[in-house]
Amino acid sequence: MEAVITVENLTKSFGATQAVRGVSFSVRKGEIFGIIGPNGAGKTTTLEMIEGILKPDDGTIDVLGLVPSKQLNALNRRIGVQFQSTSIQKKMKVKEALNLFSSFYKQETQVESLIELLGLEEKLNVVFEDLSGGWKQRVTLALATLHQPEILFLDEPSMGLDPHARREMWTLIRTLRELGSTIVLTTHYMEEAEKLCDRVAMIYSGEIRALGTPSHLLNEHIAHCITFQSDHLNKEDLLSFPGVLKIEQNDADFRIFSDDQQLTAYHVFQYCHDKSIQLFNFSFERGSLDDLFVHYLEEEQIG
Ligand SMILES: Nc1ncnc2c1ncn2[C@@H]1O[C@H](COP(=O)(O)OP(=O)(O)OP(=O)(O)O)[C@@H](O)[C@H]1O
Repeated sequence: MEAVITVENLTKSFGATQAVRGVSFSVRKGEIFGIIGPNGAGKTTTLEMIEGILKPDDGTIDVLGLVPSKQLNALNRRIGVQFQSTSIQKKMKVKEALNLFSSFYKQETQVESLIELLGLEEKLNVVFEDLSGGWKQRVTLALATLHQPEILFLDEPSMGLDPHARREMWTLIRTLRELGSTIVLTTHYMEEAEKLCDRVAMIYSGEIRALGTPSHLLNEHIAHCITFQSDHLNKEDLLSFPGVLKIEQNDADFRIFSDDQQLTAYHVFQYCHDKSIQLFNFSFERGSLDDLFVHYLEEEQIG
């Protein structure tokens, strides 16, 4: 499928801090592409280089055939960037913000259809500071989308939203994709990455550690586990079993991460049978992106 963003060997330092170190990936037309990683991993810096806000130290970026740092005006006509809600004047009414941002474009904007799509009609006369977090996000989403951008960049689009508002935000993002935009977003919510994104890049310390569809990441990397309860087992005994990568124990509850669930389970059963140890609630579980996220973080901390 056609790539709308291609980033190769992107590098950026701030003084002694190497924020982004040799990042390469591409984003395909029409996909929802997520960039995830812990605080300070380099997500925003990567996004800002692609948006043309920051200039890379090294590497190349192609966005819709343009070089962001050199063709910013042309780029801004074709991409949309969601601002943080703090960048909107507090006392400005929603309709005033929509009108102001619409006036930045020479062509007619899709303001009316966005008001309908995002349900903003009832909030048009409300000043920005009186909106809840969910409504603020809707307004900033509308402001970024007025000119029907081909690519929409969202930095933490559901940050601070309650689970219901977050799901509504996902629905809106999916709708914007259906209407023709490619979406690139950063998120701290692994559930968001798993449920919303077609593909995900996991960034740690400025480097991509994993890239693919959420299910690919879960199948290819660790993250499958067996779980059970037992009062007579301890973590140390189990760590040496074949396939075991990591064990989480909380009193009698065990989660054993394994790169071969069947083999590890076989050894757990054999061991418990030999020692007459009872197991309860045994199950095979599919790991989550949360588990993978923590796994990389721990790997990094171990060094
Ligand atoms: N303008 C700047 N000046 C100095 N250091 C910076 C600047 N911007 C980012 N950094 C540093 O670069 C690293 C990457 O920061 P970045 O904001 O890209 O991470 P992030 O993954 O977006 O983090 P978060 O999830 O916390 O927003 C961090 O160590 C950060 O402190």
